[in-house]
Parts: sequence; C-alpha cells; structure tokens
Amino acid sequence: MITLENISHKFEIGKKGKKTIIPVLNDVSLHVRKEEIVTIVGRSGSGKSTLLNIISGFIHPTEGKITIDGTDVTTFNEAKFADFRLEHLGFIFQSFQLIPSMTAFQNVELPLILKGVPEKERIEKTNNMLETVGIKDFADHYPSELSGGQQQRVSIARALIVNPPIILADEPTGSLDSETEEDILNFIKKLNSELGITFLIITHDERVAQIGHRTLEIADGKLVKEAALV
Ligand SMILES: Nc1ncnc2c1ncn2[C@@H]1O[C@H](COP(=O)(O)OP(=O)(O)OP(=O)(O)O)[C@@H](O)[C@H]1O
Repeated sequence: MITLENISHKFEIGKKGKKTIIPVLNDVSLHVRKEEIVTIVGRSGSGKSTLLNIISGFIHPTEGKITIDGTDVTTFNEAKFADFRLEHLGFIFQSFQLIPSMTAFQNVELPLILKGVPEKERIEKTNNMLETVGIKDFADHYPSELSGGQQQRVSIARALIVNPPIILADEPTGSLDSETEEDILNFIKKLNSELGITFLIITHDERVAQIGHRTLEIADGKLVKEAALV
C-alpha cells in the first residue's frame, strides 16, 4: 500500500552564505502491506514526522521514490497531491485538528463537501459514520463540548468518511488519558480487522507501538529495527 524506496531528506536552513544542511532521513526503504498496521517509533527529533510528511506529500524528499496504493506520487505537485490525498489517505493527529466553529457533524461532513458530494448523500453518509464511531448522540456538539476521546472519534470519522484505504496517524493518543487511549487503540484495531484499513502510526508510546503487526524504529535517519509484535 505504501512503498518508500531509498528516501533521503535534508533540510536547509539559514540564509545565503550561512546555510546549514540538516540531514534527517538517510536511504529509508519501507513497504507497508495492505491491511497491515505498521507503527514507527524513534526518539524526539529522529525524523518520524518528517517521514509522515513525506508520505503525505507535504514535504518533497531530497531523494527517493514513493508509491501509494499503486500510484507513483514522487513527482506530484501540490495540487495533484491534494486531490490524491482526498481519495487515498486519511489523517489522525494528536491534537485532533477539528474545526472549533463546526459541530461534530459538520467536521465529519467537510471532506464530502470538498469532494463535491451532493447534500442528501452527505447527510446520510455522515450520520452513518457518526454511528460507526459511536458518537451519533453528540452530532450537534462543538469540539469544546466533547471529551478528548470523543474528539478523537470525530477526527477518526472525518478521516474515514471518504473511505480511504490508508490512515496515517501522528501520536493518535498523545492527548488522551490511559483509559481513553486503550479505547481508541481498540477502535483502530477494529477498523483494521473489520474494514481492512491500513494504518501507519508514528508514536513515542510503547502501548501504541504494540498495536502494530510490525514496529519499525528510526534512529540517525535510518530504519534500524524491525520487530514483529504479534
Ligand atoms: N522545516 C524544518 N526545517 C529544518 N529542520 C527541520 C524542519 N523540520 C524538522 N526539522 C529537523 O529535522 C529533525 C527531525 O524532525 P522530526 O520532526 O521529523 O522528528 P520527530 O521524530 O517527529 O520528533 P518528535 O518526536 O519530537 O515529534 C529534527 O532535528 C528537526 O529539528
């Protein structure tokens, strides 16, 4: 589902004459199979977010090839990647990234509006999705009127609403207490086993890493370890 071949990335900071090159990823290759959960761990600053941003098309790597869901996206420009993301990738973030002025329903409906789905179909799909994630009763609540776990469920619903085959998650339980964390992790496992959604998750958290069929570690810009946990 996701194949990275020989990805390297260097950031360049500073002005002309005083440029500093920061090498972050060095010859990273990775293959995430269909219906797999892969977790990526690594110290702060090891390059996890950079890797996720490269797969998401927000950062163009200095070198290497990226194939997602059978499509070579390496040379996609911003607009092309934005369209591709809408069809193929869902995102879950630590901070939920919900729009505060929109209700749970409106947050989940938004990707369908961006895709141009007609209103009647949008309402039906959004209601079904709110039911799937167990927050139908909270459809009219604003994010500030929801618990952390409920907000993450809304954000998962928003990620799932366009049926992406792959979900990319950045510390999906980083803002949650341990009980709610367990609830969300079980929910991710269920989405994987029942709907066949592929997950790539980056995390510091051992409990999150444990839900991966495989866990990879990034250190010094390289993927250094691959451990099967289940
Ligand atoms: N836009 C940027 N410009 C310059 N350097 C950057 C940029 N983004 C990240 N870096 C550097 O790249 C390295 C990797 O950062 P990255 O955010 O990918 O790490 P991380 O493993 O996700 O860290 P954390 O777990 O703390 O979020 C760090 O040294 C960081 O300072």
